[in-house]
Amino acid sequence: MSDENSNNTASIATKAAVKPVKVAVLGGGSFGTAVANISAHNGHPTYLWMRHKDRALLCQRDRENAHYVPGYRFADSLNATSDLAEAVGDASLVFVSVPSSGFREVVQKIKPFVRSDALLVSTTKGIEGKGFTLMSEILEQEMPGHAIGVLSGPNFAKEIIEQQQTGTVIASDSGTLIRRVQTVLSSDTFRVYANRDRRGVELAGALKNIYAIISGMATALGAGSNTHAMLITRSLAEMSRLANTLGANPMTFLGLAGVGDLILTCTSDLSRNYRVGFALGQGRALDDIVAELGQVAEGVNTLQVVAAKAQEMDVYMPLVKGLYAVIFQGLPIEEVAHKLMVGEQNHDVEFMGAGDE
Ligand SMILES: NC(=O)c1ccc[n+]([C@@H]2O[C@H](COP(=O)([O-])OP(=O)(O)OC[C@H]3O[C@@H](n4cnc5c(N)ncnc54)[C@H](O)[C@@H]3O)[C@@H](O)[C@H]2O)c1
Ligand SMILES: O=P(O)(O)OC[C@H](O)CO
Repeated sequence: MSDENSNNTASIATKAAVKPVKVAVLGGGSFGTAVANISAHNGHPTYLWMRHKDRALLCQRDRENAHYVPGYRFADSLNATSDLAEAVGDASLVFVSVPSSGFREVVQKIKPFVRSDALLVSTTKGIEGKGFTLMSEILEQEMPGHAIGVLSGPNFAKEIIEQQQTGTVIASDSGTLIRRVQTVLSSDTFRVYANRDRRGVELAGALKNIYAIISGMATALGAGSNTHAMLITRSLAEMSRLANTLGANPMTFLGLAGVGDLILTCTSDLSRNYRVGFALGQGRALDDIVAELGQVAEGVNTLQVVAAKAQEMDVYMPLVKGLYAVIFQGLPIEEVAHKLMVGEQNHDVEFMGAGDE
């Protein structure tokens, strides 16, 4: 629940018993600011790196990120900077929170400054098209030898900053990284659950954006509750089918990073991907919608990357195929929706087997 006075940051528990560690967060957008603010509230000296010097100076002076999350005061331990060396030098934990389009470029830039034992965490929910590369794989490729993790879950930046009670998932092979992230980020309004299936958690966060677009579109077209429930459930089936083919554990999709984030983004117009879908459903042009949004909606790029992968690997993804046909091949939404309804009737829960064969 939100604090009565959303500017009052005092209610987040300060972890007096925990030794402060230097934390860097790269990306001064909505989510980077939210993550950095939690860490700083918990008493960790936290450096929020943003690429534009003038904006970093303004944020540092005004103690808020007025462009992305106006009205919320920075915790005392939060420093905004455009100096990469200042941000990541000596940091023992580094979060990368830039959109997937700039992820590799930013990681390449920090290489000379990062401590050899720094723990690296991606919070980005996208996929690099070339080679179908996940953000954690970019970290592995560019910075071999570091422990790597993925933070993902039903987490609107705005609600985190408002101190709405929130749960997230940290996924990694490294128990040290998991414990460090739990220590640095957990508070009485932010719970951090552990998962060892990094690939599943990361794929869940990226894939759900596609289905949020579909859900927004369905809302604009007047879909009822039955339709929404079917869409969300079949989206879960489709995303876990692809992820399972790619080596993830389908059980991960029953957790916060899977069904949790899918429900969140498919049912709320706080989701930018949902809003893109809604506007498409109203008949507006994609370029205009994206330009007006002014923030990243990863689902549009992820749709193209996933549609190509599904075709290459022959994975049955009718919703992805249908949305791709609407957005990139100009097919009328009604025609695609009709085809989906009269198409092959698949198993309800396919990991159980059909049970009738
Ligand atoms: N906003 C949320 O609620 C939320 C929650 C969880 C995860 N995410 C994910 O976090 C990532 C970032 O999202 P956001 O909401 O913070 O985006 P945003 O649009 O609010 O901000 C993006 C920030 O990244 C910066 N940026 C973009 N390209 C860059 C580059 N090449 N180099 C350096 N900086 C660059 C922009 O200047 C901006 O400060 C996305 O993958 C998103 O899916 C967002
Ligand atoms: O606004 P969206 O659609 O990018 O969603 C933000 C987060 O991923 C929600 O968990």
